[in-house]
Amino acid sequence: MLYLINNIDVLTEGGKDIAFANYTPTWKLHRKIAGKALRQYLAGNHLEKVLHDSMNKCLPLMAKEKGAFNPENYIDLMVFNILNAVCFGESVELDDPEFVNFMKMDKDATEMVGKGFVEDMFPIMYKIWTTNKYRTVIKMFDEIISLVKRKFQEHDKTFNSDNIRDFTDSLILARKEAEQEENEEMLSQLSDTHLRQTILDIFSAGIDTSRITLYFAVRYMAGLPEIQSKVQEEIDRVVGKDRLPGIKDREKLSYTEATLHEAMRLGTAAPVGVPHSTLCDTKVGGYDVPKDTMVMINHWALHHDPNYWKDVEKFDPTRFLDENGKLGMKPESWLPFSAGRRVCLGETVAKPELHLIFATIMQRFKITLPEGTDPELKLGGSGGVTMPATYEVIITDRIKT
Ligand code: HEM
Repeated sequence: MLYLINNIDVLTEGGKDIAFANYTPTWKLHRKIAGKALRQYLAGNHLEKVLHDSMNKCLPLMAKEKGAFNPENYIDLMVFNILNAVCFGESVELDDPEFVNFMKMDKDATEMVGKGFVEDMFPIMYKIWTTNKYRTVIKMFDEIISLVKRKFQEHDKTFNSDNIRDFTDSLILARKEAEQEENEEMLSQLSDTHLRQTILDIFSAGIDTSRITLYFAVRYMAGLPEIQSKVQEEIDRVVGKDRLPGIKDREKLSYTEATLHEAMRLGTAAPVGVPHSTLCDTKVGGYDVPKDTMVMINHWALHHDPNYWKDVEKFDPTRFLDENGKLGMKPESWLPFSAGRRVCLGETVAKPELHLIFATIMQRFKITLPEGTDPELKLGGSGGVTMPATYEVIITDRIKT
């Protein structure tokens, strides 16, 4: 259904991705293969290595900032390099044109798509005249698809089953296995287009949500010095200052994790998730919803419902902790990754990734707001995403190198 919206149809090359695809046997196959490829790739300490490489590149650059600055670029680079390494085994510099260009297109497209197109309300326009805005987005989508296509082809040419370098190789391996089994039906659903769409899903879904979550977390910490100090006390006690936090530290960093959970609650990066469509006539909350209706989960409302959260607007990490200060049961109304069959496929990557990036930033820098800035976070963003309004911070290096 969704890929009938024209711009999504272009981005997904006719609904061949996972996130926007209909619930069909093909979607099930892609989700299964992508999940397996991610698990294969994450086995061992791959993710920690990729994270540490990215942070080691970015933190010294950030440490050079004197005075007030917008941390977006650095956060973008941290997240981009992690997903770039997971998907393509590559890492770039802050001024790399591929990084700069991708982030610009990604942000512009997210904003434009979020605000919607006149063409979607008057579909006849697609046939007779399209707006400049629509043509700009389509051009960006073409460029993003070409980038992934090029990387996929390079991987396919140099593939070696004894050396699986990244997620892209894992997907190519899945196709080779189907070839060996002579499973024609499966192979028809594993075309180059399908595989590059799966890669694009992981790459772009991972970058956008993670970067926005971190914009929120850093901004909240800058405005909440007491909570920031508690996070730093915990990190200093558990990890110290001589090494970067690792995956194994996570279970001992309960307050840090709870702080991130609270940032994800108040600053829900994907406020209405991904639109879906009902497969049959159904009833939700007493309302009749006919088959083929577009439905969305309002994650923002779940996270801001005063019936479920005490002092709903207060930033309070302790709501996620038990009486021993350990991470307690996940509250029912906390659903940033959604739930059910379409639950975020990247949750197992995102949780340790966000935790380690956040813990590493907190370990390294004391973050404050420039004098005169209102500590209260103001919202920005539009349409499909929420984010803090553009802000500046001042950092003090807690670890002199
Ligand atoms: C802060 C981090 C993240 C948040 C808050 C988040 C949230 C979400 C949400 C709300 C959905 C829609 C679920 C639904 O349709 O009901 C989703 C889907 C998805 N996410 Fe994430 N995500 C995050 C990170 C990631 C990462 C790092 C990856 C990739 C490694 C990823 C890959 C995907 C994919 C492929 C889907 C589509 C799943 C499907 O339709 O079957 N996400 N995510």
